Amino acid sequence: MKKNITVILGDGIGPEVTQQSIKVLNAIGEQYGHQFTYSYQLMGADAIDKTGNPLPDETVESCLKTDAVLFGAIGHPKYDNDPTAKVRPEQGLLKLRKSLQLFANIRPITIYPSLHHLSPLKSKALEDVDMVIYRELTGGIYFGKKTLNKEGTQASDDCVYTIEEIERIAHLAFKNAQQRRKKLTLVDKANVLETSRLWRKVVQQLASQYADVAVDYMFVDNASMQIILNPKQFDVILTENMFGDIISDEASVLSGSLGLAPSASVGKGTALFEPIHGSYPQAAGKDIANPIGSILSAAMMLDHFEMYNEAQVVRNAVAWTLQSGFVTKDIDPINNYSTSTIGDLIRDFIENKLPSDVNRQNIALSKSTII
Ligand SMILES: NC(=O)c1ccc[n+]([C@@H]2O[C@H](COP(=O)([O-])OP(=O)(O)OC[C@H]3O[C@@H](n4cnc5c(N)ncnc54)[C@H](O)[C@@H]3O)[C@@H](O)[C@H]2O)c1
Ligand SMILES: CC(C)[C@H](C(=O)O)[C@@H](O)C(=O)O
Ligand SMILES: [Mg+2]
Repeated sequence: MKKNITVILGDGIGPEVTQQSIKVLNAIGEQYGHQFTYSYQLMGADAIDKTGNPLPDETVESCLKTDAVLFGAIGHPKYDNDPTAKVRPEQGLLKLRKSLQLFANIRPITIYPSLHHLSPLKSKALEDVDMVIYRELTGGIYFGKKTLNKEGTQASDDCVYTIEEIERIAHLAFKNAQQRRKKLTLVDKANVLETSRLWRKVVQQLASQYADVAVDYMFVDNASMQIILNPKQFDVILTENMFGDIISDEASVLSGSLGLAPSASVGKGTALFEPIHGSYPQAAGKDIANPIGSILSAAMMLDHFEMYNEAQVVRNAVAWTLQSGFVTKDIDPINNYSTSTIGDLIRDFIENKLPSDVNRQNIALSKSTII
């Protein structure tokens, strides 16, 4: 199969983690006879520096005509620390999600037994944890009207949802629940917010079409606690944009690190695949960031191409590195390997180039300092 992929490296650690995914995709192409070609495009602070625009038109045009988008991360401290900046890297990502009508962001949380010790939870609480968060991505408070009065003393962000916006992601989440453990939890704040009451009403109405799925409803404050207290109760979590952003970073640490968590954004236009983490500027250019979130996002892209076996091979390769102790410093602060070494090992595993006796002594430890 031939696939053309728009690659947006972005800012901070975006380029270095995405380059590992490209190594992995090329290895898959080589082994399984696929041809992946890449169109590199700009977004974020990098795009502002080069063009003045966080999302140049060429980037959107490329995304619209390619088979998928692989994205690293955007964001830069010079904007994070300047609340008055009118042009910001994040505007590029939000506009791209809107332009591609990517209304559903799917964030699976996978637990690896070899990393139990890194989780803030006891090993027992992690057994059987396997959840996926369906985060609405093109509505809610992110996209409502924003105001700041002339004096700069009062600001507002409107949170707006329509029935149609809720229904279309809810259908995807229900369908996925049918393929999984048949449980869907709507996370909202229906005791306070009108938009959340609309979410509840719509989901209650849809539930009868999915009679085999058990539905429950949880307020977001309680859900934040339950994710830590008893995460195995969750199967599919459905939630609005901002709640999904927050609880998915929280849930990611159950697996051991935010750097492990992938995502797929799907909707009406070209699907986009990105790790859930940001540009982690403190690590930029140091070859220490965890590339697994990006590599597992590439595996989700392979699933999207219906290359299911190939996606599984990537997941097996990732699991092998984690079990073997080939991990970055977010996982092991003492004995750790560089971003690019992890990418090389996963590529070599896929290409069957690793000697069977490969062990930690054969591979150089990362020389970078702990930050
Ligand atoms: N999708 C995106 O592009 C995206 C997502 C979140 C944040 N951001 C942007 O990123 C910038 C930094 O934001 P932040 O510091 O709040 O979030 P962040 O996700 O970049 O980093 C938070 C912390 O998570 C850990 N971390 C993140 N990615 C990691 C990785 N691959 N390997 C190891 N550890 C990792 C680090 O400890 C880091 O300090 C901001 O400009 C923000 O707007 C972008
Ligand atoms: C950078 C920011 C706009 C983005 C979001 O809030 O959606 C990020 O946190 C994410 O999770 O992808
Ligand atoms: Mg986020």
